[in-house]
Amino acid sequence: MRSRTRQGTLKRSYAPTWSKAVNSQKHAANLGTSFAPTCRQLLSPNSMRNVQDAENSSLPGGFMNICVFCSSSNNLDDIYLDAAAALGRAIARHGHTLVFGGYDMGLMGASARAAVEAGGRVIGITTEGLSAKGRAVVAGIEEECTTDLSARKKRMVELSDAFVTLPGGLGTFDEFFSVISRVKAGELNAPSALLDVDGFFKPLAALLDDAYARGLNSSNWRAACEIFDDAEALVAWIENAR
Ligand SMILES: C/C(=C\CNc1ncnc2c1ncn2[C@@H]1O[C@H](COP(=O)(O)O)[C@@H](O)[C@H]1O)CO
Repeated sequence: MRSRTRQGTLKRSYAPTWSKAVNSQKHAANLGTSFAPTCRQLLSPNSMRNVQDAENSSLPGGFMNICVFCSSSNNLDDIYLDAAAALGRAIARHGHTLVFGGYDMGLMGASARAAVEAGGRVIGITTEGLSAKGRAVVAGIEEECTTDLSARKKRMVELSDAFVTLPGGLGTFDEFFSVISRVKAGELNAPSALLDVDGFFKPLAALLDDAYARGLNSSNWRAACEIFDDAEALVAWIENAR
């Protein structure tokens, strides 16, 4: 389990976590070498305060890095934005760190801004390409920039103890399937959940159930993923799933 008292610099704060089935020594070695920020690392006054707090904190361990995958679209109904904000607030209120894709877009921005506003720690993993296109990063977060989407996804998974997927598009599905397929393969041992909004995930759940019923999926995907429609209940489940 990650402990806030063990956090030093931003890079050192990414200690191996309770949930990793991967070789933890290799993981730690990688953290010290291959994953340094590659373009820029923005530490806003707010994020520097958070790092300082983490260094000086006497809080007991038990806090997690919870990764949120969700839509980057800016053309969304409030029902999705409200659910994303509720998740960000719940993560922050429970004392956990929200890890996400960094940019102030769509549900990504809504969840991260809500977590920051609730006083939570937020780590955003951005990419050189998207930043070069002028995508705005959420204010008040700790940013780590990676080379591309693939490196970003890898880094988000390395940093995180648990995974939550909100409604989204191709990028979100890619991230969701990457995590649950690694859980299925035994490469990753981490709680993973869908936060359903307005029945968005029903067709996906039906498709995956059908794939299992037909024998196309060798194991039941539901063993690797829970579905919730309430952010508080979801965060409480993650805390009890460890
Ligand atoms: C052109 C647009 C966005 C550029 N692409 C992305 N921007 C931010 N985050 C992205 C992008 N592509 C993948 N991601 C990650 O996947 C999720 C969002 O993807 P989706 O396709 O919007 O579902 C998110 O979790 C990111 O980590 C303007 O739309």
